[in-house]
Amino acid sequence: MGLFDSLKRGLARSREAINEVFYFGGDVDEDFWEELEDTLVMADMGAEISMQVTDDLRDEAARKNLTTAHELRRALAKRLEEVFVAPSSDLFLDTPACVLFVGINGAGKTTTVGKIAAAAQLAGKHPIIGSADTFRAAAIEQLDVWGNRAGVPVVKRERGSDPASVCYDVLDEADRQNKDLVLIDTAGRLHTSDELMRELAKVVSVTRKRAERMSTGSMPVRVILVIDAATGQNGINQATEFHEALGIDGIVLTKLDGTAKGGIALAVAARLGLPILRVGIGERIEDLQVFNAHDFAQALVGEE
Ligand SMILES: Nc1nc2c(ncn2[C@@H]2O[C@H](COP(=O)(O)OP(=O)(O)OP(=O)(O)O)[C@@H](O)[C@H]2O)c(=O)[nH]1
Repeated sequence: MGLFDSLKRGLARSREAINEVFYFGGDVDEDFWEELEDTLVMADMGAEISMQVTDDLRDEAARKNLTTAHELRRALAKRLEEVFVAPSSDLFLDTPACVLFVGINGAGKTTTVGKIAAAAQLAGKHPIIGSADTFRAAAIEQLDVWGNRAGVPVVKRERGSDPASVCYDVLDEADRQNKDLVLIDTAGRLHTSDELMRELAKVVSVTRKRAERMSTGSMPVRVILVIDAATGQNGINQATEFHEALGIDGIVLTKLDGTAKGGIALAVAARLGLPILRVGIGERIEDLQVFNAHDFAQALVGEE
């Protein structure tokens, strides 16, 4: 199944709700605009962006005399597409790079690291994985299995080790083995836990210091936030707190194949101006796709 079909399946619930708004008879009246705004809120876009998009569309409809469902639907898809920020480059292929994956428990970090390592290997990069989730033994095992399968080395320490030292070690190893893409899994933590967020800030800063002095020169470090699309509006709080504590470079949105309404992608992009780099559409190693704002907006708004 291609990305567009997967997205369409994942976003079916929100699309059906949006579709209903467009089955209006007669004129585009006040009820139509109210219903549209409510439906966008229900799709997890949040009040702010839902209101802004509805107002903009309303202005555009008046200006350009858009009256049919077809015209309005097209304008809505275009407006939603505009909410997304394009990344300056593909942060997982623009090497050399060291990428740290952060997020709350169970968001899909370990799975995403495995998927990205496999894809990078196939794309001719030279990835290496650092398992700095020293809290969860299953995460270390899972990365080992996926690393083995993809032929990507995994640097790990026993459960309970200092995560910052694993980051240091994986960069040493990357230096020795001439690896150009260092992918680091970190332990899940709640954005509301000050102590765990401080620990993560230390992990990031140790990584940055070591990455500055690779034998081939300085290696850029990027911090990627992994968000479960089903977290709904809480995803905005997560993204805001992680961004403030660490400075996030981009988002991976997982589990878009599940029961997610999808609007959280727009809400986070609009609030923080961060690019969405990949979407997770399943549990298998190949179930990760490059995010495409146009396809996403089309899949959300649907066809007639
Ligand atoms: N359906 C679906 N499941 C996913 C996706 N990504 C991850 N998962 C599943 O989500 C669960 C949690 O994923 P992990 O990768 O272990 O999450 P984590 O963020 O590393 O978890 P912690 O280390 O506890 O913080 C696993 O059962 C994954 O298979 C996705 O895109 N779609």
